[in-house]
Amino acid sequence: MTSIISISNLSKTYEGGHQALKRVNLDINKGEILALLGPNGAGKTTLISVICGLVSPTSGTVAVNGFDIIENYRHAREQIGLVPQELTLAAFDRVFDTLRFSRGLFGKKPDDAYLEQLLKDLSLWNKKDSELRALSGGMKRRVLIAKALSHQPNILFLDEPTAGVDVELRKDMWQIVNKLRDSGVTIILTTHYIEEAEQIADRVGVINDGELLLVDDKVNLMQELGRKQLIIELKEPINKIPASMASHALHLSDDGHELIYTYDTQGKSTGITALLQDMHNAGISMKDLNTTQSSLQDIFVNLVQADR
Ligand SMILES: Nc1ncnc2c1ncn2[C@@H]1O[C@H](COP(=O)(O)OP(=O)(O)OP(=O)(O)O)[C@@H](O)[C@H]1O
Repeated sequence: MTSIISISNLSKTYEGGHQALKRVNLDINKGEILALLGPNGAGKTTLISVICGLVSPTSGTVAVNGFDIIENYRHAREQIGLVPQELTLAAFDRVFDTLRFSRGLFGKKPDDAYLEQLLKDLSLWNKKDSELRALSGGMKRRVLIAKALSHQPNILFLDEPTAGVDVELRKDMWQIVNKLRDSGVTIILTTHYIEEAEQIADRVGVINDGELLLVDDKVNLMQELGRKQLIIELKEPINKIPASMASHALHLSDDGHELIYTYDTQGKSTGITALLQDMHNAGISMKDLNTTQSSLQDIFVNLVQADR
């Protein structure tokens, strides 16, 4: 894997003393979709802002495609497109002009054909002459994406792209992201919608209180940290788990109808055979069996809670 962004020992303490990033080390791979997950105030926007040169780091280094973000700011920055969290657009500007202007800011030659295709891909072509104030929130968000891509960057940051966006637009957004990835763009997004990280990301990084707790392949993460549950539906409800079954990691549902057994997917043996045998010996009969795999949501909550 070739890394396109290298972050080492990055720390940021804001004026006033709040430490928003604590020695973050991270290599972002070329062409991947990386989702950064973390609760409010975890430091996600700060991390993105430092990489994009909007916030200066207190210590540590970041290189973008080999260019140091401070010593080689201009080269580093031109690799990057940033879609900010807030809808920041000038009300009276028109869509196409906004893109031309943005492209020009990066010193790129005019290329109306590219911008036309971009607007078509984002279903905005019929709005090219509209004033930005006349667009819906969802359209404005698309314009922000178009603006971020106007100078043909290799890397796209999306800071909570789907916050407050309806289901349809969210689907479109992920389609756009996938298409961009297919064209070779590296994508880093922050999201509170864990199920989306689960669907779209190749790797997931978890940030909490300024620390990058882990970053891993989504599939690995779910396998290694994921737990499975076996839900045993009982023929007859029971009041409590018999003492002879106390050694199993069991939980009895409130209504006494279900025994829930949690086991590690990576363990040598699941312990299910022994459990079923002990159940049989205790005279408990089952009606049905179901398994559930923990979601990224459960993994995330466990990680963040363990860090507190
Ligand atoms: N300009 C600033 N001055 C002082 N403190 C700041 C500043 N910007 C952010 N912070 C603080 O740094 C911490 C991290 O904020 P940041 O915006 O990076 O979090 P986040 O993970 O993006 O959160 P959210 O999910 O709510 O957007 C927070 O405690 C925030 O209050």
